[in-house]
Amino acid sequence: MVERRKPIPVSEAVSRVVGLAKTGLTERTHINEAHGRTLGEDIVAVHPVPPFDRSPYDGFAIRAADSSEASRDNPQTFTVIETIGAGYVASKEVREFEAVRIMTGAKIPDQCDAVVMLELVSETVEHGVEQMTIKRPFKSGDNISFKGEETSEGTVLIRKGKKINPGVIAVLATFGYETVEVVRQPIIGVFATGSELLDVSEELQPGKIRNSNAHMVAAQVERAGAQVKMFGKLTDDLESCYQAIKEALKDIDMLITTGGVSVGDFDYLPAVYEKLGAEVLFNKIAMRPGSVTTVAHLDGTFLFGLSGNPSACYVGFELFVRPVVNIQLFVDKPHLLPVQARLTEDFLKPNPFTRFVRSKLTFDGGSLLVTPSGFNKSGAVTSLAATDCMIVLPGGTRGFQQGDVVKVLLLESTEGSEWPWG
Ligand SMILES: Nc1nc2c(c(=O)[nH]1)N[C@H]1C(S)=C(S)[C@@H](COP(=O)(O)OP(=O)(O)OC[C@H]3O[C@@H](n4cnc5c(N)ncnc54)[C@H](O)[C@@H]3O)O[C@H]1N2
Ligand code: MOO
Ligand SMILES: [Mg+2]
Repeated sequence: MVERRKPIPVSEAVSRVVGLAKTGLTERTHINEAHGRTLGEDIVAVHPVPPFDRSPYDGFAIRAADSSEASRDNPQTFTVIETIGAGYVASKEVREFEAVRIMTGAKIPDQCDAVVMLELVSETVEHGVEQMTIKRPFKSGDNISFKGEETSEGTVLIRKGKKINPGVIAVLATFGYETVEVVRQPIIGVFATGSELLDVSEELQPGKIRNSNAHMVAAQVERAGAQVKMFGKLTDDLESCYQAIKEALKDIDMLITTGGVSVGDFDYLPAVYEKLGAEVLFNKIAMRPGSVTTVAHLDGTFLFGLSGNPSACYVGFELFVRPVVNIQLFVDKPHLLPVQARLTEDFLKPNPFTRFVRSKLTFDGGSLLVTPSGFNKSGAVTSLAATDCMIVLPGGTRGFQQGDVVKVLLLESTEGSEWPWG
């Protein structure tokens, strides 16, 4: 008699998993290796930005008070005493009606408090002395980028758990972080199970298919910010699956298998979990695809038993593995971000369980549109290529029509959510 499994709601399954998830350790990495990693420390401004008053223009630094009488009818002439480019500082004291020719980024001489753009002056040379003349007054502070105007010392700029993007790299460089604390990436082992599986390089043979899941999951692992350890494929044989998985658990932080979790004669993952003594958190979820997705836990290590069907495998990863990786990486919103979007076509299938429709998001002015990616069975693989989101259709609904507003979970957003399950 086949085992009868009792399906649990998606929200219950996700909460069982994230309830056991733990934050990770940190390590130092070079700034040039840090892009895409997750910050393992808060970044505090250790000095003001800019660090000194500087010129935002190529021009002349003056004492504003000296320009107070300047006008069209009463041009004011200044003696130019030196020129400084960015990276250099004035060497002379600037006295009444003197100016320093100054370039963008150079430090404002101590006695000066305004900058006149090159375009606003006329320049002359009198008896070998450089001069410049202006025809309007300048106020103290005109055209000066002030020390600390962007950020003052001590400001917490970026929090631990933030994914390091190019802008974060710029901040790190600004404050002298040649190395930075990042969260250690979990190492996720990946096995594909199935006697029908061929390597990508192999020719098709009767009854066989190429192993797409392992490569797809490896890419999902990378998209989630973790590291992959590929263990290859296993044939449907209990003893060899058990030995390989037991051995693999020594070298990894989490394990993903695909296939072999349902109730078939050659679905050996349930037996492997039993033999390992792992605690099975659930083995049936009220969702499509991926209803047989199984998650087990052994000595602090997750064993994600994703379905063999490619679309089910894909969905299982995004719902269960991704938040665990995010929690390990200190991401404060570890789940997928839900948004509302308008369906561009009918989706008439009834939904006995919560259904995740692999889909593509587009934009129409300010509104979001969503289109199912194509062939939508659990075994579908080709429609995954267009997928960047999943429509969530609640269980017990009959079908949806073009124009209906539906809930969509984003797969490629840098913003997540605290809990999208209502
Ligand atoms: N009597 C029942 N049969 C099935 C049930 C059920 O409840 N009762 N559930 C069905 C559902 S739903 C799914 S989903 C599948 C899940 O099966 P498994 O997770 O055990 O996966 P397999 O049986 O090993 O394979 C399913 C399918 O996927 C293909 N596959 C497997 N691995 C790969 C891979 N690495 N790359 C590409 N494709 C792969 C495999 O060839 C099968 O076609 O069970 C249903 N059956
Ligand atoms: O788990 Mo299956 O993918 O529900 O179709
Ligand atoms: Mg099976």
